[in-house]
Amino acid sequence: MQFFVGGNWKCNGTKESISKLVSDLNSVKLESDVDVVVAPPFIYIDQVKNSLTDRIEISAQNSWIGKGGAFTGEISVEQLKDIGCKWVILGHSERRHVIGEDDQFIGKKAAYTLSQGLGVIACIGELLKEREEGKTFDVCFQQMKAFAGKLPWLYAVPSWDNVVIAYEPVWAIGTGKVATPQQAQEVHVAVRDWLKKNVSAEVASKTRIIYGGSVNGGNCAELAKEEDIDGFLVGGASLKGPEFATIVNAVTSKKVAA
Ligand SMILES: O=C[C@H](O)COP(=O)(O)O
Repeated sequence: MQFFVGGNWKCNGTKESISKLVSDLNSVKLESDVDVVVAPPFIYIDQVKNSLTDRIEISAQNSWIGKGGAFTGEISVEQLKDIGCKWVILGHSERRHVIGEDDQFIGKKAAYTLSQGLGVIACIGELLKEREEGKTFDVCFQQMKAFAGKLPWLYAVPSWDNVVIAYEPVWAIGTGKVATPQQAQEVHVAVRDWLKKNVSAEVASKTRIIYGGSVNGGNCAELAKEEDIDGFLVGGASLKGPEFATIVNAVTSKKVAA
């Protein structure tokens, strides 16, 4: 399956810094067999869409749960499509644990986004406390169920073609404390197995499961070698064009390991 790397710029940047980042991204060399996506803050999406190479697709960092209307401060999926977005990141730990979005709300957003033809980067991952209590798999499976379980129509294979699962252990996000390749691989295998048992063997074998949490230019190659790590969702290191390119190009380590 094709390697997938997303850069989540989170709530960072100014018109000027984003212009520099776009110019850097336009000049780096990216391996051809990788899907590359960046997620700027909403207000800069248009600027990025108009200046970034078409080689890189645009994602939003969030979307409203349904059709737009009287929802102050929200951005609808229809508006994201209108402005050229192809993806939406949903269920990110910062939205779960800082903003307070719950499984049900996130699951409904995913269903609506997919129904409108956009792809979903569906984030899951456990807190440090949950890992220490041995609940990592339970937490991830519960979050997977919310993305998939209540919505029988989502079991259709075409919908799953537009889903990338991002495993992001919360304790590794923005902390500099990356999961070991073995820790990440273990969870990716478990999530793939969950898909096999709860959706289908076909979906399990073709759905990208990417890792996020302190990925950088120095650790990406080792992580990429793991069989079930199909790419990355990158925060801090995606704000530096050349380092982000190194992470995208970690696909070459995967090819060597295969
Ligand atoms: O969406 C990206 C993740 O939250 C990872 O962020 P990070 O690479 O800064 O740890």
